[in-house]
Amino acid sequence: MRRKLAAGNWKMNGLQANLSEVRTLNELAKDAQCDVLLCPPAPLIGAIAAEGGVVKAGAQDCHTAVSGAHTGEISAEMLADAGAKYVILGHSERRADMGETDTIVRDKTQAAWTAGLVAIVCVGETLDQREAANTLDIIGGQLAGSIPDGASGLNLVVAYEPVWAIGTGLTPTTDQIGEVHDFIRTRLERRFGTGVGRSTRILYGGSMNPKNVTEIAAVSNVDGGLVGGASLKAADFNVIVQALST
Ligand SMILES: O=C[C@H](O)COP(=O)(O)O
Repeated sequence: MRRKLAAGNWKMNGLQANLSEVRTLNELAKDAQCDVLLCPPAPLIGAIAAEGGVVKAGAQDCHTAVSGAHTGEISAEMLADAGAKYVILGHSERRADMGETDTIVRDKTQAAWTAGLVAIVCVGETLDQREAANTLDIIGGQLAGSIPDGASGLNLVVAYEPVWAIGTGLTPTTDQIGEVHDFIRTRLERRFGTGVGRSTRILYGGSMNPKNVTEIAAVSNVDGGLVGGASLKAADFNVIVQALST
Protein backbone atom coordinates (compact mmCIF):
# COMPACT_ATOMS: atom_id res chain seq x y z
CA MET A 1 0.00 0.00 0.00
CA ARG A 2 1.53 3.28 -1.10
CA ARG A 3 1.29 6.16 1.38
CA LYS A 4 -0.06 9.19 -0.41
CA LEU A 5 1.99 12.37 -0.75
CA ALA A 6 0.68 15.94 -0.68
CA ALA A 7 3.49 17.97 -2.21
CA GLY A 8 3.29 21.75 -2.49
CA ASN A 9 5.42 23.61 -5.02
CA TRP A 10 5.61 27.26 -4.06
CA LYS A 11 7.51 28.06 -7.29
CA MET A 12 8.96 31.61 -7.05
CA ASN A 13 6.63 32.67 -4.24
CA GLY A 14 7.34 33.05 -0.54
CA LEU A 15 9.17 35.28 1.91
CA GLN A 16 10.11 34.84 5.57
CA ALA A 17 6.70 36.26 6.43
CA ASN A 18 5.06 33.28 4.75
CA LEU A 19 6.60 30.88 7.24
CA SER A 20 3.49 31.56 9.31
CA GLU A 21 1.61 29.48 6.70
CA VAL A 22 3.98 26.60 7.38
CA ARG A 23 3.39 26.85 11.12
CA THR A 24 -0.36 26.89 10.54
CA LEU A 25 -0.15 23.89 8.22
CA ASN A 26 1.94 22.00 10.74
CA GLU A 27 -0.84 22.53 13.25
CA LEU A 28 -3.78 21.83 10.91
CA ALA A 29 -2.18 18.74 9.39
CA LYS A 30 -0.54 17.30 12.49
CA ASP A 31 -2.64 14.12 12.33
CA ALA A 32 -2.34 13.70 8.56
CA GLN A 33 -2.31 10.14 7.29
CA CYS A 34 -0.31 11.08 4.22
CA ASP A 35 3.16 12.55 3.73
CA VAL A 36 3.16 16.37 3.59
CA LEU A 37 5.82 18.30 1.72
CA LEU A 38 6.43 21.95 0.84
CA CYS A 39 9.01 22.89 -1.78
CA PRO A 40 9.66 26.62 -1.33
CA PRO A 41 12.26 28.82 -3.01
CA ALA A 42 15.72 27.80 -1.82
CA PRO A 43 16.16 30.59 0.78
CA LEU A 44 13.25 29.17 2.82
CA ILE A 45 14.21 25.47 2.78
CA GLY A 46 16.28 25.58 5.95
CA ALA A 47 13.64 27.51 7.86
CA ILE A 48 10.87 25.10 6.89
CA ALA A 49 13.02 22.11 7.82
CA ALA A 50 13.83 23.75 11.16
CA GLU A 51 10.13 24.07 11.97
CA GLY A 52 9.97 20.29 12.37
CA GLY A 53 6.48 18.84 12.51
CA VAL A 54 4.66 16.91 9.84
CA VAL A 55 5.58 19.27 7.00
CA LYS A 56 8.81 18.21 5.32
CA ALA A 57 10.94 20.54 3.20
CA GLY A 58 11.87 20.00 -0.42
CA ALA A 59 13.54 21.89 -3.24
CA GLN A 60 12.55 22.81 -6.79
CA ASP A 61 15.80 22.04 -8.61
CA CYS A 62 19.43 21.01 -8.10
CA HIS A 63 22.65 21.05 -10.07
CA THR A 64 24.17 17.88 -11.51
CA ALA A 65 27.51 18.44 -9.75
CA VAL A 66 28.29 18.18 -6.05
CA SER A 67 30.31 21.40 -5.95
CA GLY A 68 32.50 23.59 -8.13
CA ALA A 69 32.60 26.71 -10.26
CA HIS A 70 28.88 27.05 -11.04
CA THR A 71 27.92 30.53 -9.90
CA GLY A 72 24.36 30.78 -8.67
CA GLU A 73 23.74 27.05 -8.58
CA ILE A 74 22.83 24.79 -5.64
CA SER A 75 23.86 21.14 -5.37
CA ALA A 76 21.71 18.30 -4.12
CA GLU A 77 24.17 17.80 -1.28
CA MET A 78 23.62 21.41 -0.19
CA LEU A 79 19.85 20.92 -0.27
CA ALA A 80 20.13 17.83 1.89
CA ASP A 81 22.46 19.71 4.21
CA ALA A 82 19.81 22.45 4.55
CA GLY A 83 17.22 19.84 5.56
CA ALA A 84 15.50 19.06 2.26
CA LYS A 85 14.19 15.53 1.83
CA TYR A 86 12.87 15.76 -1.74
CA VAL A 87 13.68 17.73 -4.88
CA ILE A 88 11.38 18.44 -7.83
CA LEU A 89 13.18 17.83 -11.13
CA GLY A 90 12.20 18.39 -14.74
CA HIS A 91 9.22 20.61 -14.00
CA SER A 92 7.76 21.81 -17.29
CA GLU A 93 8.49 25.42 -16.33
CA ARG A 94 12.19 24.55 -16.11
CA ARG A 95 12.05 22.44 -19.26
CA ALA A 96 10.51 25.44 -21.08
CA ASP A 97 12.28 28.36 -19.40
CA MET A 98 15.72 26.85 -18.82
CA GLY A 99 15.89 24.43 -21.73
CA GLU A 100 16.16 21.39 -19.47
CA THR A 101 16.29 18.20 -21.51
CA ASP A 102 15.54 14.65 -20.43
CA THR A 103 19.29 14.05 -20.23
CA ILE A 104 19.80 16.98 -17.86
CA VAL A 105 16.87 15.83 -15.73
CA ARG A 106 18.31 12.31 -15.59
CA ASP A 107 21.70 13.64 -14.44
CA LYS A 108 20.01 15.82 -11.80
CA THR A 109 18.01 12.82 -10.60
CA GLN A 110 21.21 10.84 -10.23
CA ALA A 111 22.74 13.73 -8.26
CA ALA A 112 19.67 13.86 -6.01
CA TRP A 113 19.89 10.13 -5.31
CA THR A 114 23.59 10.38 -4.53
CA ALA A 115 22.75 13.07 -1.96
CA GLY A 116 20.04 10.91 -0.41
CA LEU A 117 17.12 12.98 -1.71
CA VAL A 118 13.89 11.63 -3.14
CA ALA A 119 13.57 12.87 -6.73
CA ILE A 120 10.13 14.01 -7.90
CA VAL A 121 10.51 13.69 -11.67
CA CYS A 122 7.90 15.61 -13.66
CA VAL A 123 6.49 14.52 -17.01
CA GLY A 124 3.62 15.88 -19.06
CA GLU A 125 2.33 16.77 -22.49
CA THR A 126 1.48 20.12 -24.03
CA LEU A 127 -1.99 20.79 -25.43
CA ASP A 128 -0.68 20.44 -28.98
CA GLN A 129 0.80 17.06 -28.14
CA ARG A 130 -2.46 15.88 -26.55
CA GLU A 131 -4.54 17.09 -29.49
CA ALA A 132 -2.20 15.25 -31.84
CA ALA A 133 -2.82 12.05 -29.81
CA ASN A 134 0.85 11.93 -28.80
CA THR A 135 0.38 12.06 -25.03
CA LEU A 136 1.52 8.55 -24.17
CA ASP A 137 4.47 8.67 -26.58
CA ILE A 138 5.64 11.92 -25.00
CA ILE A 139 5.23 10.59 -21.46
CA GLY A 140 6.97 7.34 -22.34
CA GLY A 141 9.91 9.19 -23.82
CA GLN A 142 10.22 11.50 -20.83
CA LEU A 143 10.12 8.57 -18.41
CA ALA A 144 12.77 6.66 -20.31
CA GLY A 145 15.02 9.68 -20.73
CA SER A 146 14.64 11.45 -17.40
CA ILE A 147 14.95 8.58 -14.92
CA PRO A 148 18.32 6.89 -14.48
CA ASP A 149 18.78 3.22 -13.68
CA GLY A 150 18.65 2.63 -9.94
CA ALA A 151 15.10 3.50 -8.92
CA SER A 152 14.35 1.76 -5.64
CA GLY A 153 10.69 2.55 -5.13
CA LEU A 154 11.59 4.90 -2.28
CA ASN A 155 13.98 7.28 -4.02
CA LEU A 156 11.63 8.21 -6.86
CA VAL A 157 8.25 9.90 -7.21
CA VAL A 158 6.82 10.57 -10.67
CA ALA A 159 4.57 13.60 -11.14
CA TYR A 160 2.23 13.68 -14.12
CA GLU A 161 1.65 17.33 -14.93
CA PRO A 162 -0.14 18.09 -18.20
CA VAL A 163 1.43 21.39 -19.20
CA TRP A 164 -1.90 22.82 -20.32
CA ALA A 165 -3.42 22.22 -16.87
CA ILE A 166 -0.75 24.04 -14.86
CA GLY A 167 -2.03 27.27 -13.35
CA THR A 168 -4.91 27.42 -15.82
CA GLY A 169 -7.81 26.05 -13.80
CA LEU A 170 -8.20 23.37 -16.47
CA THR A 171 -7.90 19.72 -15.52
CA PRO A 172 -8.04 16.54 -17.58
CA THR A 173 -11.01 14.24 -17.12
CA THR A 174 -10.58 11.50 -14.57
CA ASP A 175 -10.43 9.01 -17.46
CA GLN A 176 -7.57 10.95 -19.02
CA ILE A 177 -5.70 11.11 -15.71
CA GLY A 178 -6.27 7.41 -15.10
CA GLU A 179 -5.04 6.47 -18.57
CA VAL A 180 -1.75 8.30 -18.07
CA HIS A 181 -1.19 7.13 -14.49
CA ASP A 182 -1.87 3.50 -15.46
CA PHE A 183 0.55 3.91 -18.38
CA ILE A 184 3.25 5.34 -16.07
CA ARG A 185 2.75 2.44 -13.62
CA THR A 186 3.11 -0.10 -16.41
CA ARG A 187 6.28 1.54 -17.71
CA LEU A 188 7.81 1.67 -14.22
CA GLU A 189 7.02 -1.99 -13.60
CA ARG A 190 8.39 -3.03 -16.98
CA ARG A 191 11.66 -1.17 -16.52
CA PHE A 192 12.37 -1.53 -12.80
CA GLY A 193 10.47 -4.69 -11.94
CA THR A 194 7.10 -5.24 -10.36
CA GLY A 195 8.16 -4.51 -6.78
CA VAL A 196 9.83 -1.19 -7.53
CA GLY A 197 7.21 -0.22 -10.08
CA ARG A 198 4.36 -0.85 -7.67
CA SER A 199 5.96 0.99 -4.76
CA THR A 200 6.82 4.17 -6.69
CA ARG A 201 4.32 6.94 -6.04
CA ILE A 202 2.72 8.75 -8.98
CA LEU A 203 1.37 12.24 -8.29
CA TYR A 204 -1.09 14.26 -10.32
CA GLY A 205 -0.28 17.97 -10.78
CA GLY A 206 -2.09 20.73 -12.65
CA SER A 207 -4.76 22.92 -11.06
CA MET A 208 -5.39 20.46 -8.22
CA ASN A 209 -7.38 22.34 -5.61
CA PRO A 210 -9.63 21.80 -2.58
CA LYS A 211 -12.67 21.31 -4.84
CA ASN A 212 -11.32 18.69 -7.24
CA VAL A 213 -8.86 16.78 -5.04
CA THR A 214 -11.31 14.14 -3.82
CA GLU A 215 -12.36 13.19 -7.34
CA ILE A 216 -8.78 13.11 -8.64
CA ALA A 217 -7.45 11.22 -5.61
CA ALA A 218 -9.92 8.41 -6.31
CA VAL A 219 -8.46 7.75 -9.75
CA SER A 220 -6.48 4.57 -10.33
CA ASN A 221 -2.77 4.94 -9.56
CA VAL A 222 -3.05 8.52 -8.25
CA ASP A 223 -0.87 8.52 -5.13
CA GLY A 224 -1.12 12.19 -4.29
CA GLY A 225 -0.69 15.62 -5.77
CA LEU A 226 1.96 18.11 -6.79
CA VAL A 227 0.18 21.35 -6.06
CA GLY A 228 1.17 24.87 -7.06
CA GLY A 229 -1.21 27.75 -6.33
CA ALA A 230 -3.36 25.90 -3.82
CA SER A 231 -0.33 25.08 -1.66
CA LEU A 232 0.42 28.72 -0.82
CA LYS A 233 -2.30 29.05 1.82
CA ALA A 234 -2.27 26.58 4.70
CA ALA A 235 -6.06 26.37 4.90
CA ASP A 236 -6.38 25.43 1.23
CA PHE A 237 -3.50 23.00 1.23
CA ASN A 238 -4.77 21.35 4.38
CA VAL A 239 -8.02 20.46 2.57
CA ILE A 240 -5.89 18.64 0.02
CA VAL A 241 -3.84 16.98 2.76
CA GLN A 242 -7.00 15.76 4.48
CA ALA A 243 -8.47 14.46 1.21
CA LEU A 244 -5.29 12.50 0.56
CA SER A 245 -5.32 11.12 4.11
CA THR A 246 -8.40 8.96 3.58
O1 LIG B 1 4.19 21.97 -9.52
C1 LIG B 1 2.99 22.25 -9.52
C2 LIG B 1 2.26 22.31 -10.75
O2 LIG B 1 2.93 23.03 -11.74
C3 LIG B 1 0.82 22.67 -10.62
O3 LIG B 1 0.66 24.04 -10.42
P1 LIG B 1 -0.86 24.57 -10.17
O4 LIG B 1 -1.41 23.73 -9.07
O5 LIG B 1 -0.69 26.01 -9.79
O6 LIG B 1 -1.60 24.36 -11.44
